[in-house]
Amino acid sequence: MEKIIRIAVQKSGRLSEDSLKLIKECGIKFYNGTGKLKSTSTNFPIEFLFLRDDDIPGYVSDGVADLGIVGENELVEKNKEVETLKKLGFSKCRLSLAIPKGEKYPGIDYFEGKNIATSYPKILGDYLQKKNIQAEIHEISGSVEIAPSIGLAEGICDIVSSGSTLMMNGLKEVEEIFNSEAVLIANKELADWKKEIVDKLLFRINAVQKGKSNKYVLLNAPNESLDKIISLIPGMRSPTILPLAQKGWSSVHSVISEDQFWENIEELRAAGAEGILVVPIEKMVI
Ligand SMILES: Nc1ncnc2c1ncn2[C@@H]1O[C@H](COP(=O)(O)OP(=O)(O)OP(=O)(O)O)[C@@H](O)[C@H]1O
Ligand SMILES: O=P(O)(O)OC[C@H]1O[C@H](OP(=O)(O)OP(=O)(O)O)[C@H](O)[C@@H]1O
Ligand SMILES: [Mg+2]
Repeated sequence: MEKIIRIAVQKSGRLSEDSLKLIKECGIKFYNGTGKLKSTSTNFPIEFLFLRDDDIPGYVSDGVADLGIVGENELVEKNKEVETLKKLGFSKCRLSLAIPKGEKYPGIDYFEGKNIATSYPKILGDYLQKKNIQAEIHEISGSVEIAPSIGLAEGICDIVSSGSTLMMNGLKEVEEIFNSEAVLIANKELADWKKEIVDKLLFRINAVQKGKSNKYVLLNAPNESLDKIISLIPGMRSPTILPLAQKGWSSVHSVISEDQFWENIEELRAAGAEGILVVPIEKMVI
């Protein structure tokens, strides 16, 4: 039998595009035609299962899939035994309590004895218990924001990102109860040969993520400023220094995290750096 691992990804929705993009950035090729729910990579030992996100934690904990990409909100809600290998940095959102925007909100006690509609009864139930609030949780599977306007509930607990769905439905966010992003999860009892393949995949994901958070910087500087500039952009081991055709000047090449670049830009300019170019990095292996 050919040795391949299986990864469950969302078929279509808020996770699917970025999940597939990450896999492609890892150099893994596969066919992803509409309607095909299973696909094997042509250049990496992995098979894809395209599923509803609700089912991904269960498939991974049962071992039907070895890996999965899912939102932390869905993972915690489903409460399945899996290992979280990596936060992936996309599909960032929060779970919040919201009420009609005309209502006064004195604090969490507002919800005492109230009806709250949600697709996340476990996360909400745990939160209310922690806050000592007795409320009725009304579970619905979607379009949660409609609940107050049709008299189904007095408040809701649902996913918020930009807040525009709440606004368009006459609601206001009053409590943030959970922060979420996409995570890579794994079955807890993977065979050693599967772990080896997973490690190869993780190596590639790390290289892609590191590349994204760093930039390649090129600049020109007078030679007398080189010590100062090197201390500001020290790079991976040390920057590359190349002489310019103009005497007394050098070109400095280095790698720096994007955040640090913006923090150091004024000091770089003050030290005499000019002609600064910042170039994206596709992959980075340290
Ligand atoms: N507006 C948003 N912005 C960012 N991330 C989001 C947003 N909405 C949802 N997410 C994240 O993406 C996940 C999938 O959201 P989506 O709306 O596609 O789920 P779904 O409708 O339940 O999909 P499925 O049909 O697979 O069950 C959510 O569980 C959450 O982690
Ligand atoms: O704060 P916002 O940026 O408006 O995002 C929040 C909305 O996004 C998600 O729904 P989605 O649009 O994915 O549709 P769905 O309910 O069909 O999953 C979520 O269920 C919220 O309704
Ligand atoms: Mg779902």
